Amino acid sequence: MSLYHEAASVLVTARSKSISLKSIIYNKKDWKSDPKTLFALTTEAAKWSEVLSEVLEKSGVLKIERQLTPILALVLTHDLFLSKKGIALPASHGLTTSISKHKARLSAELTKARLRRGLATLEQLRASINEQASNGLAADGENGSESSRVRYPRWIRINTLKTTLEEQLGSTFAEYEQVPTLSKVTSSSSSGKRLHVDENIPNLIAVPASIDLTTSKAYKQGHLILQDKASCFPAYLLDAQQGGGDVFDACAAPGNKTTHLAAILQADSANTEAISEHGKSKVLACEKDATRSLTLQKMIKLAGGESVIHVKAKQDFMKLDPTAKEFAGVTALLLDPSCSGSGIVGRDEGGVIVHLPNAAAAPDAAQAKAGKKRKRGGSAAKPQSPPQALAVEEIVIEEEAPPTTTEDTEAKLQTRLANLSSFQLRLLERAMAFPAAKKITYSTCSVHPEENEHVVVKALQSPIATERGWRIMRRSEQVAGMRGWQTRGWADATKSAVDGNAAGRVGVEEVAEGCIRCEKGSADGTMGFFVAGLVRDVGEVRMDGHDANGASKAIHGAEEEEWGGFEDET
Ligand SMILES: C[S@@+](CC[C@H](N)C(=O)[O-])C[C@H]1O[C@@H](n2cnc3c(N)ncnc32)[C@H](O)[C@@H]1O
Repeated sequence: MSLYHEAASVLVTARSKSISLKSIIYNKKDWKSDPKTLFALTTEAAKWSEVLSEVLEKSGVLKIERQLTPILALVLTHDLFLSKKGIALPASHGLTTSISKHKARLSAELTKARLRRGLATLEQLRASINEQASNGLAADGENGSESSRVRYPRWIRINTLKTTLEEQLGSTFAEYEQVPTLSKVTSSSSSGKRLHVDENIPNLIAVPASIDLTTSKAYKQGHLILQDKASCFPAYLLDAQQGGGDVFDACAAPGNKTTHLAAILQADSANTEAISEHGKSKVLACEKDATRSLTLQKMIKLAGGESVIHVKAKQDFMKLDPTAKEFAGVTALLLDPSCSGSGIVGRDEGGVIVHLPNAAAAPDAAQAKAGKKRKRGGSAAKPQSPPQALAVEEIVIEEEAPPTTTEDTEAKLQTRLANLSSFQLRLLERAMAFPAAKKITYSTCSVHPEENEHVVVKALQSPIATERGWRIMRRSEQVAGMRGWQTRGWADATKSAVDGNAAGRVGVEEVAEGCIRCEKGSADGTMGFFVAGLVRDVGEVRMDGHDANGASKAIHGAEEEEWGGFEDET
């Protein structure tokens, strides 16, 4: 295997499993390439990946050289232009020629990419990229600064579908010192084997971020799930009870929250024999994207959730009819839709950010004419993320191309947020239409109020909410760990979203207090996150989809509200 194939495989792993380049390269002994060279190439290629993806897309080279994967093209283009010695293969080698024969075209695009950034020389571009890397994530995927290194632990949810906390404390973590506070984990030396059992979420522990558990037997057997603490909030807040009806996970892949829901239901079934009129509770997991549906199925299998979770693969939630008989027993929904991902730390698990060119992207001229928004890491890039990874974190919409002016940035962000929030609101309104539903959690890993408090307020003011009697789940009604969580929704953002005409129906204070936020970069050690619970008080639910109070208006099938979506959805 050549240096370039090995570099490509390292970057694929770093991208999909959130493991640092250092760990991937130095934990494996049988590389054909010199590990130092491999490390240098992957680190530099990751740093340059945003610019080089732009160059590759606009040049259209991937459309011509179909045998080249986006990631191979990335590392080869890196060396063609940015390594002193050029591509480290003979000039006649197939890989070399596949890129070098497009040198003129690629070089022109590299110049344009530099000029778009207002930089006069390649050296200035290099300096700017190095500066960006040192301000944020160090390019090797290790946290960039001492302050960020001490702040984020590695969160591990013990998968109680297969094991117990006690079992893991006595086996995988037998040599770990249990410490009473999170700060004792985050400030420990990188090799310190310490763990903290979380006080908010049951069966969640934190260990130092430098500890890589992906090679452990427990991880490989699906006993441990790498999941940020904040990402555990929705399933826990939903507080589904065994026998209390089915739970619907509307946007499920990769499945972290789905398996968490299943674990909660299974734990509850150990405490109660309750079976509802619809039988034993199950989790229905819906995912629109085909590749991500496969990831979901693999994750569920590895986590041991197959008997509790029924997957609706390649299924658009918006195309389901909530009044269908099969959903008559759905009493709770977890809605965690695609979002801007602005809360993702992207470095808390040691991973490196690697942008990938979209092989299907139109070359520059055609693209400018079409005026289409470019999407990084798009469909052509997806197969690069191996679906077998259990530790896949939420995959988020990646950044758009760096715009030329500040006003441009702001305008684009606002358009993107407006599109996202209208998509999120439609999904939430659809969730509220399930006839027997009594509880919904709505969550995003975004820090923007447009995707959070605004969506919740608009949903609460919608006709379906009024008709069905949906309201915010008050803080006092929440499970203990969430009630006790101090960081709540933003009151200003809640207030600004309230429509004057409907002001009486939405209590600003109550809604803001009911919403839960996690602040990225705080001592809580979580990513930026938002979750709110919506509830309604209903009596018995009849199988015809009407509740005993008569709340009724039929929800029309998919066609009525079918929506074409927009490119940015993950
Ligand atoms: C933020 S991710 C969900 C993460 C997941 N809840 C977890 O914790 O592992 C959003 C997912 O929703 C899927 N999605 C987006 N729109 C959808 C729709 N209309 N119907 C079903 N799934 C959708 C995306 O493909 C993506 O996999």
